[in-house]
Amino acid sequence: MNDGADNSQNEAEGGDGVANPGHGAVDEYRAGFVTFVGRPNVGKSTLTNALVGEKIVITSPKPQTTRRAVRGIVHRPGGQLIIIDTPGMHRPRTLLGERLNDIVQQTLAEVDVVAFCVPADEPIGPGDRFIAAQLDEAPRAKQVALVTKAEAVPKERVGDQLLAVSELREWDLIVPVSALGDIQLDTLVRELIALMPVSPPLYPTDTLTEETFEQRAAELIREAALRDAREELPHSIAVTIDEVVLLDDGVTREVYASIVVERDSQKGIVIGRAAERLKGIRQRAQRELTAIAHAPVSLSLHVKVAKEWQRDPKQLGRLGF
Ligand SMILES: Nc1nc2c(ncn2[C@@H]2O[C@H](COP(=O)(O)OP(=O)(O)OP(=O)(O)O)[C@@H](O)[C@H]2O)c(=O)[nH]1
Repeated sequence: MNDGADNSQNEAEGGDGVANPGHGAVDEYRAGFVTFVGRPNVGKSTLTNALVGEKIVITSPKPQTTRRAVRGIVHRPGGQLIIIDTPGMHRPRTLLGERLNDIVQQTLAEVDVVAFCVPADEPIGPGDRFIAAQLDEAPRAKQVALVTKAEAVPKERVGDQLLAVSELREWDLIVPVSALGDIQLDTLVRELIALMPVSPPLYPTDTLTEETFEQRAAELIREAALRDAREELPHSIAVTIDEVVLLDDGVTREVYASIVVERDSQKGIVIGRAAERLKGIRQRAQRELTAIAHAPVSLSLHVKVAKEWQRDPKQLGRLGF
């Protein structure tokens, strides 16, 4: 990947003489912003990670996992894609829900391409139509439709879904993809870059994300805590990183973090009998943190209650929303 990225830098810096005979040549360096929108759970975060090639965004089978607009960066010799991962769009029920929808609206106004995702394995419903209609809020952006999870159904069903999507509105491009089945991912990157404006690279070619270690760590801990969370608990979990200490060896980090829930009863659930549950969360998260730090990490976890934080503006602010 690095080789390709370095070439891209050179090619971009090579300027007119290298790539552009002067009439919109296809090999001009292009760079810009794309966002994946769609109902919760359609595979937006998984696709982001697959395209970037590293775990940038946490994923989970529970809807509404994504809460932040995260940038993952994909580098190719001919260009750069900056992916803004948005929370799933839905009708807001809490203040958190409203803030999440605000992030989506703001993102739509700023990107070059909006990629609307529908899964191949579920019929298009009112939720999808609601979101497709919202794309009018992004008049500047090119509009692309992706049929995700294409490996999960027979080819004919993918074809039917492509047809159904094409009837929703005008698209600049429609592509079936599968993040887990590695279907058409390279094609998608190529096509998306082709839709971007001609531009020099917007990020250094060795950068995969703008997120800090602390931000990624908090998300990975939340992912670990979500794994066996049931019922209403997933929405009630937030994570704060309280302190990161770099030890004298210059590489090992001690991370002190809190899992925040809304009620005392939830605290008990997260900790589990004889603290077994919390121990499992800590071990899983510590493995993930070690992977992104490329160095040893020792994680300490605390569970705290912040009463009804999803509805309390002050608490939301404190938790970074
Ligand atoms: N079969 C199949 N499942 C997938 C694919 N991509 C994602 N999934 C699964 O779909 C579920 C949701 O994936 P996410 O990537 O978290 O979905 P999302 O759209 O980002 O969800 P929110 O964060 O809730 O908006 C997870 O269980 C994934 O493993 C795919 O290509 N094929």
